[in-house]
Amino acid sequence: MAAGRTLLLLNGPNLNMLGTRQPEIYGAETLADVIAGCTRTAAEHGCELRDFQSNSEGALIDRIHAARGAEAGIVINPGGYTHTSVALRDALVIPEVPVIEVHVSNVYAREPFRRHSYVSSIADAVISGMGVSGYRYAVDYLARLLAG
Ligand SMILES: O=C1C[C@@](O)(C(=O)O)C[C@@H](O)[C@@H]1O
Repeated sequence: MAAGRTLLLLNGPNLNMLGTRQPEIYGAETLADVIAGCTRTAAEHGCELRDFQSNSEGALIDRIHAARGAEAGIVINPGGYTHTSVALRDALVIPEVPVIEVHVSNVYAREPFRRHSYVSSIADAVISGMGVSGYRYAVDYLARLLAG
């Protein structure tokens, strides 16, 4: 599929533990469930979804670099790196594609350190607190944005 219809779903540290990790905050769906749902949403728009998860900052940055010219937009849940990583933020502007930031929980209703995001100021949109449904809303929004 052409790069213009290919979307990248990125997940940062600890999101491989969705479904197991603090289900009272993050719910019962696994990352595999999330990827399957997002793949279906992308396909409804005639888009292909690629996905990547890593617990390592460098691996995420390398994958973001590889998105340049290869994928048309990025949905990212940066996990804890949201609140710490200037390097991840710097990487996200390199592909020059729309970026949608997703958080499963409402980060504004939790500990104060979660209220600051290094990513939000370069993101086209931010979804926080809609549970794992937020990923599918983000893919839907991104696909519509790219369709113009
Ligand atoms: O790992 C995560 C998950 C999170 O990004 C979310 O999806 O709600 C919120 C972050 O503060 C946290 O470090």
